[in-house]
Amino acid sequence: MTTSHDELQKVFDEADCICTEQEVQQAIERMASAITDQLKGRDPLLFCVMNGGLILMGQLLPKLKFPLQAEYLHATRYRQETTGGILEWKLRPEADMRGRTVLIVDDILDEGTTLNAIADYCKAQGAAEVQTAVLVDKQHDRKCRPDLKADFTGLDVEDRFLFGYGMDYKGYWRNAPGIYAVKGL
Ligand SMILES: O=P(O)(O)OC[C@H]1O[C@H](OP(=O)(O)OP(=O)(O)O)[C@H](O)[C@@H]1O
Ligand code: HPA
Repeated sequence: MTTSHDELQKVFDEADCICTEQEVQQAIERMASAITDQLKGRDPLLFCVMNGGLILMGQLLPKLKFPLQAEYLHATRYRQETTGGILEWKLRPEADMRGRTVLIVDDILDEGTTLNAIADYCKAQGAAEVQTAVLVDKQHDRKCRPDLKADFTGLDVEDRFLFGYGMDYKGYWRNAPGIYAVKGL
């Protein structure tokens, strides 16, 4: 079912702003600095997880002032829904990752199924080391592994359905300039 323009505008107008644009920008600066400290000199191969990772990746890259390679992959399990299903690979990475330090970049660590599966895939492809970077880590006890954390996290966020900075609500509002929680979700 499609959602009308007016309904989508209402979703934005009624949403709660969880993190302002300024807070997100500061978080991305901190992430860039931590990633630089850890990965500078290690010739890393970065993978943007499409679609959600697009904005974080785009904003991080110019702040990482050392040699690296950037590619993308596409895996999805929420589609237009607010609960996750089976992970579907839409595009597996083609780059040769044997012996490389790989950094997976995504918008959100929610239950962690997506990042876990991508990290396992990269290890199976021969990556020497796989690290992960997410803009937000949703705080709840439903992680697919109880201790699951990204190596680089921008912000811890509450357990609500979020949109903005790459995260979508029914395919919309990835462009929202901050992190927002849908009213009632
Ligand atoms: O930790 P998890 O519970 O696995 O959820 C996180 C994943 O869900 C979202 O992707 P989605 O499947 O919505 O695809 P999209 O990036 O195209 O929106 C998000 O971008 C992460 O990749
Ligand atoms: O809260 C969320 N919002 C958008 N996409 C998501 N994918 C997992 N969790 C979320």
